[in-house]
Amino acid sequence: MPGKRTDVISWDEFFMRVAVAASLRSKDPNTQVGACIADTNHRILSVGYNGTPSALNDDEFPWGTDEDPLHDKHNYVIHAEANAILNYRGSLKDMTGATVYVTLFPCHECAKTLVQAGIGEVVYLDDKYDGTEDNLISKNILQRCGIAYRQIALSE
Ligand SMILES: O=c1ccn([C@H]2C[C@H](O)[C@@H](COP(=O)(O)O)O2)c(=O)[nH]1
Ligand SMILES: [Zn+2]
Repeated sequence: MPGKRTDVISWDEFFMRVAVAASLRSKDPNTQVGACIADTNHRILSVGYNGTPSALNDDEFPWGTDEDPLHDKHNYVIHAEANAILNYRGSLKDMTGATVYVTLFPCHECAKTLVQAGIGEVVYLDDKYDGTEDNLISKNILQRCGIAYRQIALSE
């Protein structure tokens, strides 16, 4: 009788690949972000990516940054982590202690939202804004709230 396959991907890699797949839906030309929330039983609770509110037509949307806040994408886009929480259809109490897998280290607004949603751990791929003011605030929030964060890399 043949033995079982053992060279399977880890749960971390599986959930991060789901987050990466979600990021491929993003219309942002500069930064595509995906998030996948998984509970302690390895069940996916929700998935999200950065995009405009669904009632805003993202084909007509100005996807650049602009001095004029009215034309700056940052003021219109819902972040991947926020969308993952908003897309969740279960009870928030079941999100307590869950892990968010996110392709980019969360901004400080997302850090606050994740804490308030009861997320217990942040696993991220990229930290391209490492050291910026927003990034330092985000890490400060997570540390002070006792939310562990760690970076992983995906195998080729
Ligand atoms: O926590 C985060 C931080 C950022 N995003 C999204 C928001 C924007 O669509 C891009 C960032 O664009 P830049 O051109 O790199 O400033 O990433 C997110 O989803 N979650
Ligand atoms: Zn954010």
